[in-house]
Amino acid sequence: MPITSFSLFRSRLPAITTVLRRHSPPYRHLFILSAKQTPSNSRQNVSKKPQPNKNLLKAKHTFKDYSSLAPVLAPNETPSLSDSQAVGAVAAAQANFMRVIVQREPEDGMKTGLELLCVVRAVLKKIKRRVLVGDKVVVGSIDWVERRGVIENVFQRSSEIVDPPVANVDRLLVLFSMEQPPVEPFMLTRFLVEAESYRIPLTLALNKTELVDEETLFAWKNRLRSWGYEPVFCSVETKNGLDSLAFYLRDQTTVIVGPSGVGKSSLINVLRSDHRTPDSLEGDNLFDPISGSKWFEDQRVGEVSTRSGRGKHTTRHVSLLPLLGGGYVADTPGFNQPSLLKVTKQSLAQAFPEIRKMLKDSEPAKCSFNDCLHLGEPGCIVKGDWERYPYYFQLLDEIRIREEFQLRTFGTKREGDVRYKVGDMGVQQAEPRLEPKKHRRQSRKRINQSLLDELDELEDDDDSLDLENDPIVRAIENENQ
Ligand SMILES: Nc1nc2c(ncn2[C@@H]2O[C@H](COP(=O)(O)OP(=O)(O)OP(=O)(O)O)[C@@H](O)[C@H]2O)c(=O)[nH]1
Ligand SMILES: [Zn+2]
Repeated sequence: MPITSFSLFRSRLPAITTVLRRHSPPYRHLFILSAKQTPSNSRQNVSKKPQPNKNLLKAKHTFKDYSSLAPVLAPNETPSLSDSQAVGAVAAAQANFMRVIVQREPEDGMKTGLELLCVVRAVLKKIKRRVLVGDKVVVGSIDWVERRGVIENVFQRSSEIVDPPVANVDRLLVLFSMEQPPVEPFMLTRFLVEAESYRIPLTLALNKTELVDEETLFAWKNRLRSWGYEPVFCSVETKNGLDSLAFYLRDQTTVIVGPSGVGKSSLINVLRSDHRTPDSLEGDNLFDPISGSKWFEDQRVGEVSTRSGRGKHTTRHVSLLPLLGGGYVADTPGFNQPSLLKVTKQSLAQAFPEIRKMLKDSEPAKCSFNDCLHLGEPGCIVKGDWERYPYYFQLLDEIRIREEFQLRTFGTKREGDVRYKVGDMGVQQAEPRLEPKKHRRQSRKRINQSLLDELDELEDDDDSLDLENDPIVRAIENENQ
């Protein structure tokens, strides 16, 4: 059996990964992706000019039409419900079960969020309508005693974030700490850019203020103002500033993002327990869990997250935790690298308030070029006298490289008439591509899964691989969920 260039490549993967990890952390897995996804033509493709992928676009289209077969409910629609039906919000997803909270208004007027353990109706799965945490759903066949039900339909989403996957998010709270760890301007910029890209209201908060002096706070306040943000300073330790945060979060679904160790879990715990202003006591929402449920309990604090289990990827569950004053808050594991996968070269500028302002204030109202990337060409109104301009450049470059990569691997990938399969004893075998078209649109998911499997194998070889924090791997996992 001749060794193909691909299997040769595969056999060198661990070494290549090590090299890549050393030299360019954010892109090392793109390389594996490339090896995995273009076994037959990776060599030829490299030199070809990128072309938009018609098949991929078509697949996307088919998928859309297909999913519209589902009876979609408008966000504020009030479907007529039977006694065994209710509208609720998906608060957590675990294996095949979803925990849905339905609001009941008993006689005394107090709202109670009742937890139901639900499965998703088969037809929704069949038509690939994904139910996400945060989705507003119709639950049917409810057994009010056993607290079971079936998710029968999903309402249209007002928003959807991908990392972590949550629907109907009203606000993103970007949390950093002043010290332990200190604010890193570029990392903060990445988080802000990712958050801005969803076009969801955004609050920036800085925790652990008691660890620094007034001057430092003042300096950061001015600095962040020049970036276009009005930060909330707070300390979970001293409870300073928690009132204003509680105010922002009330009656909304908020996702808290930020690097590891800044105090996201601590903040959530304190907001959900002993921090109650007289105001928020009044409209308390009661929560009536299924006995034995644990998912909504206090978040673990100060624990470094590790991937548990071998071979299988543990899903990082995201849960919407009910707040006393109404609303939900979601904790996210401390990812230090937002993936920025949904940010494009063209949309990046809009994620910088500084650029938005320059474009708004300018006469005429835009650059002399359409699609200007604001690289300081003559006629571009975005001038370089602002602090984060170098970050803009750096991120633009990163996104450009990623986009070019994506075009090469997905974009120019021609569907050959053979595919490669790793058979017995790891030997590659070619076989005719016989799949009917309608199944092919899932191929990316399958590829992603095999990528994940491969990463698992790799991880066995190389314990130091930090997959949990890898933005690309995470994004792929989210897409696969
Ligand atoms: N000094 C000080 N320490 C704090 C404050 N808030 C949280 N901490 C501590 O910071 C550490 C990390 O807190 P966590 O709440 O686990 O941080 P996290 O952001 O959830 O971290 P990950 O779960 O890794 O994403 C813990 O030891 C907390 O006790 C604060 O206001 N001041
Ligand atoms: Zn410009």
